[in-house]
Amino acid sequence: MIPDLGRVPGVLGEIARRRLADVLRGLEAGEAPEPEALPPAPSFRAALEAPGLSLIAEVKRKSPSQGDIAPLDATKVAQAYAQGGARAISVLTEPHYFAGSDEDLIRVRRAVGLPVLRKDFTVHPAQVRQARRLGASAVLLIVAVLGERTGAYLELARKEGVEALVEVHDARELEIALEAGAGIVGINNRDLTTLEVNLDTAPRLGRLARGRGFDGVLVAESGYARAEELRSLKGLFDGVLVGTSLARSGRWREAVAALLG
Ligand SMILES: O=P(O)(O)OC[C@@H](O)[C@@H](O)c1c[nH]c2ccccc12
Repeated sequence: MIPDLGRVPGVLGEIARRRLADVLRGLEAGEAPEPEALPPAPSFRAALEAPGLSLIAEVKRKSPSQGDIAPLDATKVAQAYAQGGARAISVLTEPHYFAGSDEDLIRVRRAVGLPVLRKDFTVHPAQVRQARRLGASAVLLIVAVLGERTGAYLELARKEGVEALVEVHDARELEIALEAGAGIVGINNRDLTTLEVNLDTAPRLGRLARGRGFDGVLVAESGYARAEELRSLKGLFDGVLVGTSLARSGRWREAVAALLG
């Protein structure tokens, strides 16, 4: 079930291959994060289906495109995001390029009642099971990484009782996601192989998805900093995922409230 990562280009391929090496090393060492038992995770999908555009606010310290963003305390930031009106929290757990960790996810899960998305480069089935144990409501499945394995990972997530955000960046990837039966589709404005952002991508592919009869949940991702930029999403998208602009604001509650208008 491990995807062929040799064919994934650019920065994305580099990150995904390093992530696989991490996971394999962890499995060999028998590392299994076993946090105390948590109550069932709240539904990510339900949070997105609430009326209006739902904000997924991301805990993001660093990225390949921005370098250092902010040295965040995950607990404090997540609480502020929740107070500002975010309906879900995304926590990056990739350590090398994003300075995230599984501990961040555990802390956030304990600190807020909102559903938490484990934002990672899923390249091995073990990561889906880990996500559930860590208390995540949902995992990220990137079609540019998983290719035709996307359906198998969706199936695994379903079996494990974890929801999945299936991320696409072009029409071909969208086709794979729809074919695989994704119920929550994220359209990334950022090309993860070149890191270029184009805010026209989400509305364009969002319309294409609806035109194809997709009636699931649509999430627009990356590059948003101002309330006006969210206007073209209303009525078409259920949710928007925002990281950098919120993380770097330093006034997280106010930044979320301002973005939501
Ligand atoms: O920081 P931004 O531009 O607001 O973007 C957030 C989120 O969309 C971005 O972090 C992201 C989208 N897909 C990913 C896949 C892996 C890592 C990170 C991401």
